[in-house]
Amino acid sequence: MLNFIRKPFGYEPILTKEDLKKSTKKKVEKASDWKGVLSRIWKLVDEQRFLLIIVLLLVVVSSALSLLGPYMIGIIIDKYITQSVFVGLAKMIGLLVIVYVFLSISLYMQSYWMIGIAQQTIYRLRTGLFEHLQKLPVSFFDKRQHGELMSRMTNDIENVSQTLNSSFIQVFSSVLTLVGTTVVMLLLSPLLTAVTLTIVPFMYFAMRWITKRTSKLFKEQQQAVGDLNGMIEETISGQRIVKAFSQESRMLEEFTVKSERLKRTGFWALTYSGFIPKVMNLLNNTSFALVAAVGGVLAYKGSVTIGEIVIFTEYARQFTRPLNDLANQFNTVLSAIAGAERVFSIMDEPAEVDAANENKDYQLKGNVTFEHVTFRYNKEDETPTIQDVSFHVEAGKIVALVGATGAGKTTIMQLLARFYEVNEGTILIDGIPMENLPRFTLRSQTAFVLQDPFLFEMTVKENIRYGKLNATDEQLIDAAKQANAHDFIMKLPDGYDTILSADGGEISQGQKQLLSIARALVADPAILLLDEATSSIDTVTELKIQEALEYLMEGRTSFVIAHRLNTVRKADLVFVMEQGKLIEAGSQKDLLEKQGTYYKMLTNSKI
Ligand SMILES: Nc1ncnc2c1ncn2[C@@H]1O[C@H](COP(=O)(O)OP(=O)(O)OP(=O)(O)O)[C@@H](O)[C@H]1O
Repeated sequence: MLNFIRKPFGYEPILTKEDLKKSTKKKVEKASDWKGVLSRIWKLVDEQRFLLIIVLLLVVVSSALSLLGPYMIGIIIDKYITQSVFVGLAKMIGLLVIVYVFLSISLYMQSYWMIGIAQQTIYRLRTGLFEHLQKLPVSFFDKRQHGELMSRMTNDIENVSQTLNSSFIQVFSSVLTLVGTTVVMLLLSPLLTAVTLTIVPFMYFAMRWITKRTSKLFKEQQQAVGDLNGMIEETISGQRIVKAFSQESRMLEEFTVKSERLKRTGFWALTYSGFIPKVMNLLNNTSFALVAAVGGVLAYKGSVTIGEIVIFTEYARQFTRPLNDLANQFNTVLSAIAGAERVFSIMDEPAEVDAANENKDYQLKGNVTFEHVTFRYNKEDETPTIQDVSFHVEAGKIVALVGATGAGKTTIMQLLARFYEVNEGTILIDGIPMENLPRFTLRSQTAFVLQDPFLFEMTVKENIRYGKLNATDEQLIDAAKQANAHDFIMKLPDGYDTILSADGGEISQGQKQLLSIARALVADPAILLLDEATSSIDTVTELKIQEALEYLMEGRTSFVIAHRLNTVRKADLVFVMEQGKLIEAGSQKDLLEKQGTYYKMLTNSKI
């Protein structure tokens, strides 16, 4: 029997003494500048500050009314029931009903307005964060994990929202109720107050005993959920690999172990946390009994009235609730403030700003010049990724970038789109230094066609339109035709209106490329940045892609990271990159005659 209690359903208790020792050192996540965070939230509350002050006044009113109720009951007992004054009794009961009706209205209104204020504030915070994220430079995203940013956007904001929705009022009203109840109790009877307060230390130790265990267990449970979710996600997205390597049964075994862990942690976490209301109830009833017993003796001696005992028992009941609420809300509020601080820290990251606005409507011709450009991804890097690169490309020319992996080809393209700022030297477009061109002007006339194009979870049509939002349907279809994408699009279940999944899983790699070529065609860029696909695509699609690309490159300055000899042959210029340096540049013919690195790459079949 004892064993069953210790290990119900065979579940070993999962907390050892060592675990518990560790958990006592648990730190609550705290903001480093909570005053600053609160003042920024206050600013976000904006024009609803007046309403917030009304809500706070309503909290004061409802706390006062909830103190008044039991007090009136005491008076009803002492002055009217025990002395049989029926008219007065009826009046007092009527008054009591009015007090409770007002209390309900006040509670309802404060929560209604507070939810409105909270939602509006969170809306501003969420939109502000998203707007700022759009303005941050690519280097910001390089340094951070996407999961971490997603968590700022969702979990942290949700925490702040929860706190504003309910915890804020609860904490304020709990403090008021605690102070109010203690003061009124002390005025009525210091001795009975002392009796009521005897349960506080017991409550404190009981809560500590339970929360020490539950916080550790809930953390374990969260980890187990995360672990399990991670595995589910991995097995679903890597489902083909799982099947191809016949790993189904091993995956199932692994899953069962993780699922078992979740079952055990879930059991103990809920069991311990389920103790809280029961223990509270027990202590409450004990205090109730103590007040009744001591109060009874005092009443017998005539030093308190029956009404006062009733007031005390009611207050004793009211006393534990805010204490309990405060204990529960404390960590939630602290972690929400810490979450808000993390959100604000992202909003404080410097955004991309355009110094110049004079060339806003400038139409790019496509002449590109690099003058002694040096660039490091990180300032502290000893060797620059791009070292003293200089070249000039006339508008409309095709440049093939070749070189070993990591030589800096993609970096050149990223600098051309001004995803990063050069450290030394200048990049000029049509003779205009890049920093004198607004980013929008440059990027809206530059298009990227990547190896693994990114598609959005929208229709085929909207995915193509991404290149130019005001393009008409005819323009989209024309572009798709020129990109050799029209035929396969028409075979999709809803043609141009077929909704693609975020990773474009329902269409092939080659088809994705065709769509991204169509997208670039719609944008009609002056400069084209192209990363030729290395993955093998069937010959028919490959030919279609080649044809579409040739059409796309016509009349545009094109930089192509070339993986095929055919592409290099068609280029006007070949740039050979090695460890961040441009070591050879010229026409394919010139470079072959020179018999340098390019010639060696070709003879060693490196292209
Ligand atoms: N975001 C980044 N942050 C820091 N270093 C980077 C970043 N992107 C690339 N690098 C580094 O810069 C160097 C050049 O990379 P780049 O992608 O330009 O090479 P590449 O010639 O295009 O190579 P590949 O042919 O493999 O794509 C590499 O050493 C790479 O590790």
